[in-house]
Amino acid sequence: MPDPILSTTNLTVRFGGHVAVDHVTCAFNAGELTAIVGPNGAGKTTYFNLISGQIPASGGTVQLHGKDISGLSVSARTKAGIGRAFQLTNLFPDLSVLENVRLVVQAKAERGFNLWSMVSHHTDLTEQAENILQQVRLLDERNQTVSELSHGNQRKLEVALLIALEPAVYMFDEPTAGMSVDEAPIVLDLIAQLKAQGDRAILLVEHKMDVIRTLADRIIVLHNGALAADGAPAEVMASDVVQEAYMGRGLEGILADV
Ligand SMILES: Nc1ncnc2c1ncn2[C@@H]1O[C@H](COP(=O)(O)OP(=O)(O)OP(=O)(O)O)[C@@H](O)[C@H]1O
Repeated sequence: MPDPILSTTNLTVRFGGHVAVDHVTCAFNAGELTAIVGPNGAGKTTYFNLISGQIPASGGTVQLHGKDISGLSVSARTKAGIGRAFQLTNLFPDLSVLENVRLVVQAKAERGFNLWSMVSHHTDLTEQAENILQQVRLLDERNQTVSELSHGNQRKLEVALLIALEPAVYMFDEPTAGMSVDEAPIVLDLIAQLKAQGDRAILLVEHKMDVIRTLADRIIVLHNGALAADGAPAEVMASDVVQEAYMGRGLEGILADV
């Protein structure tokens, strides 16, 4: 087995007396999509927050390509290769869709990090940004401001920005939430394509069973913040741990509740 791209070792966070993520040790490999599931409050989002650096850990470490990144800020982790779907509050709501993507393409191309020096003359950057918008079917909306976009299109823009960043680790938190039945397949296809590239690790917090079935190579189950199961989807769904932990209802039962 090659070295994992991302791993966490005994990663833990306590909020007062409550252990929200409890000594989670797990490794994520290139070309593998891991679905992270568990009931409400199991610690899935908090685990993501610990990996991306939004909150500091109480204990344990996060390693990217074998290097401990636990001490890095969110932006330093992003530069190092942790790509979490952008929160819309991090975008520039008054800039156009194209400008938002182009800023990430520009930063990635390391042609300067001065976000305010608009780069309309850099046509190659514009073309790259337009190609990405084409992939997520947002080219027609390229001149709209972010604040004018529908909810579904804002989610697609989040994915576009993540693709522009070309991270080593893609982290998606319910990427199709709030999308129409027409929009969701576009995003799911894109995630499948990212997986097929084979050189990135993809983590997906997801409640929808059909999405998990379509995309996941592996499922990890968090229960009360701890890793309750980890394996191939069929194996995890059938596992005693999952069956017992959820009183015989199995994974389908957990997901039906959320
Ligand atoms: N900043 C915080 N301060 C205190 N408690 C928190 C904080 N963030 C999360 N928690 C608690 O940690 C636990 C895990 O929450 P988390 O949001 O990670 O669960 P989740 O599995 O993502 O749930 P859901 O499926 O509902 O999104 C919950 O009990 C939550 O109330």
